[in-house]
Formats: sequence, structure tokens, C-alpha cells
Amino acid sequence: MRGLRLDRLRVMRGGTLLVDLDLDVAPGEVLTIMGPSGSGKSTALAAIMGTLGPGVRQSGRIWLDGRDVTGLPTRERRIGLLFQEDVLFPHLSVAGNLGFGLPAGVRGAERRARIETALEQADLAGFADRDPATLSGGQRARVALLRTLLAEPAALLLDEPFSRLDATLRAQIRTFVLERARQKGLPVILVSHDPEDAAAAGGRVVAPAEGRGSTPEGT
Ligand SMILES: Nc1ncnc2c1ncn2[C@@H]1O[C@H](COP(=O)(O)OP(=O)(O)OP(=O)(O)O)[C@@H](O)[C@H]1O
Repeated sequence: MRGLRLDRLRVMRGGTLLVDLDLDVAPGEVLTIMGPSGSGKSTALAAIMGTLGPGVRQSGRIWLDGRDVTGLPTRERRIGLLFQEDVLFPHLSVAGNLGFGLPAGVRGAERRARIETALEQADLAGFADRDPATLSGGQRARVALLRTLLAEPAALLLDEPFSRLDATLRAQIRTFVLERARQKGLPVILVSHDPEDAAAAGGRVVAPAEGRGSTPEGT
């Protein structure tokens, strides 16, 4: 089965149940995890990525495209993460930054071609040799997204991405990200404390420890 499945995924810290999710995110679907600061949103994403630190107890399974990825190291899970303070390497060109997203075996002309194509699709043709410091906030945000997508993830997690951008730009970038994810048929989990993000995503909204959550069908 394609998509992302959280099968009774639970994370306890101390005596607190921070994460309790039991749901599927279909290809092209966006699920929003919403809750106040400290409610466990980032913890939920860390559990899915496999980057939880010590001091927590995790149970349940994570399935991606029918594969149980629960025990796999982060890099083998094929899950892309874009977060709030995603930064580009300042000492590398835009193309150099994008190269970090590409699978290791992609080299030479193929590497250049994939980078050029990605830039064109993001309205950034001709930007390959630019210094990231010379880009606008919106251009930087698009490059960060392209870098994540070039790794060909099978799911995309967004942790309050671009919340530092002003409202207009943020809305544009949010649309851009969600459209790209839908085109690629990626299941997306968006973490936010902003109801506007959830409304723009247009899908289900759950709290980090909501269990099955609520679906439009009420199932
Ligand atoms: N490494 C850690 N050690 C101890 N406590 C932690 C650690 N990381 C998170 N916590 C605690 O776990 C709880 C959930 O944190 P988490 O970062 O998941 O919340 P959040 O909903 O993402 O918050 P925010 O919106 O502020 O980012 C908080 O009470 C936090 O203090």
C-alpha cells in the first residue's frame, strides 16, 4: 500500500504521552498536526524521521509505501524534512547546495541536468551559480525545498516551514510546496500552530496525541 502509515505510534517522555497517532496519509494528501508550543509536534516528526534523542519511550510502527521503516536509520527511510530554519550552505553556490540533495550516484552531466531542471520548475532558471546570500527569502526557501525534493523522498514532513517569511511570501511558498508535493504524489505531514496553514493545506487536522484523529467521513 502506498503512502505513510502511523500504526499506533506513541512517544512518552517522563510520564507524559506526547505523541499518539494511528492514521494513514495517502499519496498527495496533506495531514496537519496542530497544537500549542510544547504539545509534541516536533517530537512526532522526530519519531517519524528516526531522530528522537534519549529519554523517550517509543512504540508502534511506521510504514512507508508498504515498507516497515521503524527500525531503519534516518537516511534509509526516504523521508524528506523541511523545517523552519532551513538554511543553505553559505560557502556553496545554489547548484552546490542542490547537489547535496541528489543521491550519491548522480554525477557529472546528469547531476547538472537534474539541478537545471529543478531550478527551471521553480522559476529559478539561471540561478545555479548564484551565491545564496544574494537570494531573496522566497528564493532561498524554494532552493531549500528543491534540495529536499532532489533526494527523491517518498514522503515529506514540514515543520513550520518558512514561518519567518512575511505573510504574503509565506502563503506563496506554502502553495508552491503543497503543489509540488501533490504533483509528486507524496504524502505530506505539516506541523504548525497556525490555523491558516491548516486551512491552506485543506486536509485533516490532528493534535499530536489525538489517536485516530478526526476524518472528514468521521470514521
Ligand atoms: N530533548 C528534550 N529533552 C527534554 N524535554 C524535551 C526535549 N525535547 C522536547 N522536550 C519536551 O517535550 C515536549 C514536546 O516538545 P516538542 O518540541 O515536540 O513540542 P512542539 O509542539 O513541537 O513545540 P513548538 O511548537 O514550541 O516547537 C515539551 O514539553 C518539551 O519541553
